[in-house]
Amino acid sequence: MEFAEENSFMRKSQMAPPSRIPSPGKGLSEISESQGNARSKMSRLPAAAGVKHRMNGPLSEPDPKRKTLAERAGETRSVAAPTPNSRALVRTTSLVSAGKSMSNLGHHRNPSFTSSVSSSRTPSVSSRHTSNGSFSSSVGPGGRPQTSMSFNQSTAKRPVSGASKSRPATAMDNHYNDPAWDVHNRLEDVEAMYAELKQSMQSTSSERNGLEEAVSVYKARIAELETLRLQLSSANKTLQSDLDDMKLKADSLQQRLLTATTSLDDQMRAQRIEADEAKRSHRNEIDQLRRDNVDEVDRLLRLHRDELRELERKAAMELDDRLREAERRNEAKLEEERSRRLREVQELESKITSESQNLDLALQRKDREIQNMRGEIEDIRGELDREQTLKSNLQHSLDELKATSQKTLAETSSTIQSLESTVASLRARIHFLESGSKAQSDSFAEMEARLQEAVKSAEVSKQKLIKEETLRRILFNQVQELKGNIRVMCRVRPVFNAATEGEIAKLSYPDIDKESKELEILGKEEKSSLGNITRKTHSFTFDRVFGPESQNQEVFEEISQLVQSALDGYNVCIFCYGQTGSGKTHTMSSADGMIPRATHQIYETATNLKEKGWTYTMEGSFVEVYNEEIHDLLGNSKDLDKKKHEIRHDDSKKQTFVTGLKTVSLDSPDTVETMLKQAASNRSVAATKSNERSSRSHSVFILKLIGRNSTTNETSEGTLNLVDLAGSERLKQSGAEGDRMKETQSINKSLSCLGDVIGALGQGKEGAHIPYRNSKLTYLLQYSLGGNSKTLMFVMASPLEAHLTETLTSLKFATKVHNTHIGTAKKSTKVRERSSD
Ligand SMILES: Nc1ncnc2c1ncn2[C@@H]1O[C@H](COP(=O)(O)OP(=O)(O)OP(=O)(O)O)[C@@H](O)[C@H]1O
Repeated sequence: MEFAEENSFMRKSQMAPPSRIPSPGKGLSEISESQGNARSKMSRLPAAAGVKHRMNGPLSEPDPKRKTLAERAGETRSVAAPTPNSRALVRTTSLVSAGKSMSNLGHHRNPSFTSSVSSSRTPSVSSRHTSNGSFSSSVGPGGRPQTSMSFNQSTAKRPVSGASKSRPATAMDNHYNDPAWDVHNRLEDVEAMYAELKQSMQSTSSERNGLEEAVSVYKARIAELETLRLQLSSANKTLQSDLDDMKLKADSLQQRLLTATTSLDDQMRAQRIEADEAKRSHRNEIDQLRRDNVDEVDRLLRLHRDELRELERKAAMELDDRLREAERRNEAKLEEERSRRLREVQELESKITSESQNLDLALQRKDREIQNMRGEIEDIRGELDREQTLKSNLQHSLDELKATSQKTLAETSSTIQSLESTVASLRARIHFLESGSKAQSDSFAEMEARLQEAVKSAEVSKQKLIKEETLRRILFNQVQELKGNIRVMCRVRPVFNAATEGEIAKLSYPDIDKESKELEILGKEEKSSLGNITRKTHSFTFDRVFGPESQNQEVFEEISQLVQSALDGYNVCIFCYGQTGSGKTHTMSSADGMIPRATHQIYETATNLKEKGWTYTMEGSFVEVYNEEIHDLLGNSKDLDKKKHEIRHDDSKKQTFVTGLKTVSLDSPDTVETMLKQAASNRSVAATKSNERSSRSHSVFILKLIGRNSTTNETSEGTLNLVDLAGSERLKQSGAEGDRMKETQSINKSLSCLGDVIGALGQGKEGAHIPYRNSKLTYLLQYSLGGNSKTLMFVMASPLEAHLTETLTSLKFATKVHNTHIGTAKKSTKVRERSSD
C-alpha cells in the first residue's frame, strides 16, 4: 500500500515534471544568449538577409549541441538574471520567446496567463511587423524584417563600419548619395517613426510590465516548482532511504528466508531421518512382533500340543488306571467272594457230608434196629408161632410189640422227614449260594456299564482330539504363512583340511548368539583408479544362517515344520543351491540328510495321526533332470539315459505326473534307504559315462502324501519335493565344449528359469503369466511353486577364498529369492556393501 501510494505520488509528480517545464529564467537567459549571439553575429553579418535568417534560427531551430531545458533543470542555477538593457534589447524576441514559453507554460499550467500574454503579444507583434515592414520598405529594397536593434545598430554603426565598404549598396546608401534627399520629409518620417517607435516603446513597456508581471508570476511559479522540486527531492530522498531500508529489509528478509530455508531443509532432513528411523524401528518392531507372534504361536502350539499330549496321556492313563483298578477290585472281590463261597460250599459240603454220614449212621442204626426188630419180630413170630398157643397170653405181648414197632416206624419216618427237610434246607442253601453269584454278575454288569462310560468319554476325547487336530492344521498353516511362503536359509560347510584346501575366506556371523540370520563376507581386494586397495564387506541376511559347525539335525529342525505342512496337504519344495562341493548332497541325501529325516518324521507323525482318524499312503519317486530330459533314478540303470519320460499336468486336480516313472509305496522308513541307495547307484553308473553326474544334473525326490480321515471324512493330498540342484558354478561358460557345453547350457537355462519363475510369482499379479514351461525343472515343479505351496531354498556356501566369487554370486541370487514373497507379505532384505581399506 505504501509503495502504491508512493508510486501514485510519483505518477502525479510526473504529470508536470520539472524538467519539462521551461524555466523562465533559463528561457530568458537562453533567449538573451541567443539574442546576444544573434547580435554578435549580426554585427559580423554582411547582409540583412542573413540577419533575418539568424534571427529566426534560435526561435525555430534550437542548437542541437546545446543542452535541453530538461537537462539543464538539474544544473545549478548560475545564470544571472538578464539586465534591463538586454531585456530592452531583446524584448521583441523575448516577447515572442516568452510568449511561446508562456504559451507552453500556459498550456500546461496557466491558460489564463497565456491568453493574457498572447493577446497582448499578438497585436504588438503585428504592429511591430507593420512598423518593421514600413521601416524596411523605407530603408531597404530587400524588405527584410528589421528589428529596432538592427536598425539602431545599422544606423549607429554605419558610418564607421568597415563592412560597408565591402557590402553591396543599399537603398539607404543610395539615399545618402542621392543629392535629392529631402531632409524635411525625411525628418518627418523620422519623427513619425519616432512617434511610432515611442508608441511602440510604450506598448513595449506596457508589454514589459505585463512580462515582468508574468516573470514575477513565473518566478513565483518557479519558487513553487522549486519547493515542489525540493519536496520531490526530499520525497525522493525519503523514497530512496525507504527504498534503501526496504532493500535492507529485503536483504535481511532474504537472509532470514535463506536461514529459514536452510533450517527448514535441516528440519526436513532431520524429520526425514527421524521418519526413516521411525520407519526402520517400526519395521523392526513389526518384525520383532511378527517374530514374537510366530514364537508365541509356536510356543502356544507347543504348549497346546504338550497339553494335548498330556491330556491324552492322562486320559489314557486314567482310563488304564480305572480299568486296572476296576479289574483289580473286581478280581479281588471275585476272589474274595469265590473263596467265601468256596468256604461256604466246603462248609456246606462238609456239613452235608457229616449230616449224610450221620443220616447214614442213623439209617444204618435204624436199619440195624429194623433188622433187630425184624429179628425180634421173627423171634416174636417164632415165639408167637411157638406160643400161638400162648396166643392169648402172647397176643397182648404181640400188640405191644406191634405198637412198639409202629412207634419205631413213626420215629423212623419222622427221622426221614427231618432228613428230607435238611436236604431241602441244604438245597435252599445251595440256591442261596447260587443267588450270591447273580449279585456277583450284577456287579460285573455294573462294571461293564462303567467301562462303557469310560470308553464313551475316551471316544469324546478322541473326537475332541480330532477337532483339535483340524484346528492345529489351520493354525500351523497360518504360522507357516506368517513365516513366509518362500524362505531362504544359508549353510556354510566346514573346512575339511586347512592345509590342502588353501586360503580360507573371511566369513563372520554377527548375530550367531541371537537369531543367526546374518552373514558377512570380506570380498576380494579391489584397486581403485587412484591406486588405493580396498576390500568390500558384503552383508547378507536370510531366514537362518547355519555356520560350519551346524549338523544336519539342527538344519532339519528348521524344515520339519514344512514337512508337517506336506502332511497337512500342502505342496512343499525344498531346494539346495550352490556350487559343486558346497554340501548340497550332504545336506539333502546323506544318511542323516533331509530326505531320510523327512521320511522318518512323516512315518512318525502319520502313526500318531492314526489315533486321530488319519491314515496315510505315501508314494515316492526319484527323478533326475539332465540336459533338459527327465530320467528315472529308481528305474533300471540301463534305461537311465534311454527311456523317455513326459511331464503331464492335471489342471483340475492341480497334480503332476511323469509318464513311465517307477513309484515306490513307502510303507516303512527302511524303504527310503533302499530307494536312496538305488538312486545313488544309478547316478554312479551314469557318472562313468560323463563325469560327476550329480553336480551336472538336478535330482528331485518326490513324496506324495495322501491322507484320509475316516471320522471326519477329510482328505489331504500334499507333495514334498526335495531338490538337489546342479552345481551353480556351471553358469560360467568357461570354455566348455561339446557335451559339457550342452550340460552347461541346460543348467544355465534351468537355473535362470527357476529365478524367473520365483521372480514372476513374487510380483503376485493375479493371472499373470508364470514361465513354468521354459524349463523341465520348473514345469515339473509347477504345482509345487506358487499358490499355497511353500518353498525353502538352502543356499550352500564354501568357506574357501578360492570359491569367493562363486559364493558371492550364489548368495546374491539367494538374496533375490529371499526378497520375493509368495502369497503373504514378508520382510525385504538387501545385500549391504561397505568398503574398508
Ligand atoms: N556341513 C558339512 N559337514 C560335513 N561334511 C560336509 C558338509 N558339507 C559338505 N560336506 C562334505 O563335503 C563333500 C562335498 O559335499 P557334497 O557332495 O554334498 O557337495 P555338493 O554340493 O552336493 O556337490 P555336487 O554339486 O558335486 O553334488 C562331501 O564329502 C560332503 O560329505
